[in-house]
Amino acid sequence: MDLPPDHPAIPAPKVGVLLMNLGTPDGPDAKSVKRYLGEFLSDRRVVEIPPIAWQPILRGIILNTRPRKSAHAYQQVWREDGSPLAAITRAQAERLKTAFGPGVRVDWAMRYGRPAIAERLQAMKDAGCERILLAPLYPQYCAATTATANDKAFAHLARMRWQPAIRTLPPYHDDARYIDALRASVETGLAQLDFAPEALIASFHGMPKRTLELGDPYHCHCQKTARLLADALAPVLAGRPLTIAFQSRFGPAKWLGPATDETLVAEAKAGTRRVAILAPGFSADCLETLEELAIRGRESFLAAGGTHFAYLPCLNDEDGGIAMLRDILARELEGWVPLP
Ligand SMILES: C=CC1=C(C)c2cc3[nH]c(cc4nc(cc5[nH]c(cc1n2)c(C)c5CCC(=O)O)C(CCC(=O)O)=C4C)c(C)c3C=C
Ligand SMILES: [Fe+2]
Ligand SMILES: [Fe+2]
Repeated sequence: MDLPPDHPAIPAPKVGVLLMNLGTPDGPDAKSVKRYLGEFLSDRRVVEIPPIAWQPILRGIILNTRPRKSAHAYQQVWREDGSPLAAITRAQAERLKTAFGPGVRVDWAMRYGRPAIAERLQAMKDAGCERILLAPLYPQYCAATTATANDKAFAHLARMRWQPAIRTLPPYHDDARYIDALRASVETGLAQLDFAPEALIASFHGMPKRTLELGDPYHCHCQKTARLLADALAPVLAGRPLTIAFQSRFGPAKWLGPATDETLVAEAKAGTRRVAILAPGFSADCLETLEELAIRGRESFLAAGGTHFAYLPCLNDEDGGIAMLRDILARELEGWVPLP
């Protein structure tokens, strides 16, 4: 039966995959960083202090001091195509565009800043996606990352009369494909070094310790990733440990430990001269890896007596990382798209 002439056009039904990452400022300048930090640090999933106590500290102190310092850090890692986190996430979406067949649209969005989750989700719906897989690109579940990205998507869905069907990508911290992609990437990275590290450190983003006590599985997921990766790397480690550490401490509360910066200094002081460090929890290199680890981590280690330091990059948009993402996303799309 033909549609009446005044009926809106009906696009062919499609499936969408929305890659979501944390977000980043629009530029490496204090004004852009201030806008970004204002949104990020006002998220109650990130800072769980009641707003009546937190907002005056944030607006009165932090947003008047930190943006200039952070902008300086961003300037050291900014690329011609923008923020590393945004450029790499964009490249991941680009490389996955044709991975699931012609009926599947792949896009990317950021929890804070641009492109916004609401905007890209709406674009998917407008393009005819009736089923959407939300994919927060955090291997280890954390309420401050995974849950808030999904919350943001659901907040937009709450405004839709005709919602698409939704799935969310579960954490993949112990998925054999993720562990194997990390193993291969570490082996390649180590083979390219002109020195043999005596110690290998896996640095994860930190969280307030209280979140572990309140039941967030993040710490456990990090520990499991590190244990599985150490097992997979056993022939390379040859008896040396894979040391776990937590970086990027923020504020005066107690955070998960040991702290990465303190671990690097302690290693050097204990006589370790050659170290390699990786950041398995980040799906894309960003300020926290390129500036905090590869620049400041190196400085701390060498200043404390180390002689050789290597930062091993994230999986990013390299072949191994993309193949892993394609496989774990394809599994979540089962029943929605024909099997490859
Ligand atoms: C209370 C503060 C913070 C919590 C909790 C937190 C958790 C958390 N963050 C990531 C991943 C990233 N964080 C990044 C930057 C960043 N993180 C915080 C603070 C908290 N993070 C700040 C203030 C900043 C901004 C930069 C700075 O001023 O230091 C980034 C990089 C963004 C970029 O533009 O490159 C990522 C990625 C995880 C995974 C996590 C909890 C598990
Ligand atoms: Fe962070
Ligand atoms: Fe940091």
